[in-house]
Amino acid sequence: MKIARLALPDIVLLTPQRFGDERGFFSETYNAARMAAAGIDAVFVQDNHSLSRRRGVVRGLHCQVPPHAQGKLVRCTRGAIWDVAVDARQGSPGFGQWVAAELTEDNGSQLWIPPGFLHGFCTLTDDAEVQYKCTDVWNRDCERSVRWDDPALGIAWPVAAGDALLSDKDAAAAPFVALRDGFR
Ligand SMILES: Cc1cn([C@H]2C[C@H](O)[C@@H](COP(=O)(O)OP(=O)(O)O[C@H]3O[C@@H](C)C(=O)[C@@H](O)[C@H]3O)O2)c(=O)[nH]c1=O
Repeated sequence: MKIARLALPDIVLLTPQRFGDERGFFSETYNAARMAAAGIDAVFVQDNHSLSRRRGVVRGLHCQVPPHAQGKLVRCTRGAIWDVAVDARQGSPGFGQWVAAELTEDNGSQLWIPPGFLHGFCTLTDDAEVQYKCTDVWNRDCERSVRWDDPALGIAWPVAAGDALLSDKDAAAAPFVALRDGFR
């Protein structure tokens, strides 16, 4: 498994090995011991799967605040996405900074996003499927949405505002500053 720490070093890009043959490939997509060896000590309790019908769908930016903050291990199993994480931890040297990675069905890469970060993605292809493991269960009261295109964050999304397809919730999301007391 290849392990790369991104510009925000708590965000880790994991690329499990694929064993190819004439049938296709085999890959261990999750291995607790290898994750622990990479310094990721996470216990996952929920798996999610979403389908986005067209290129330019934006989901996010989302997080859950304590007591149900979630770490997420995200991968794209069909098509391609541009996956982004924003450090929302008060007092962190990276507070307000973002990093992104392309996750595709071909590269099999996974992004580890610890609790305390916002997460979102933009689909780069039609019919993009995303699957991710979470370290806590969904809790509506702890859910927060932050405006994907908040100028205070300056995220370089690979889609123009006019072409992005968002949920009603995400279109009405609060600016990043409203999350100020989310993670202390
Ligand atoms: C997140 C979630 C949603 N739901 C329900 C609520 C709602 O009726 C429906 C769709 O929810 P949403 O519109 O919030 O789905 P979506 O916009 O895909 O939300 C997801 O976005 C990405 C970026 C994340 O990081 C995830 O944690 C999650 O917030 O699914 C669950 O039952 N369990 C869950 O864990």
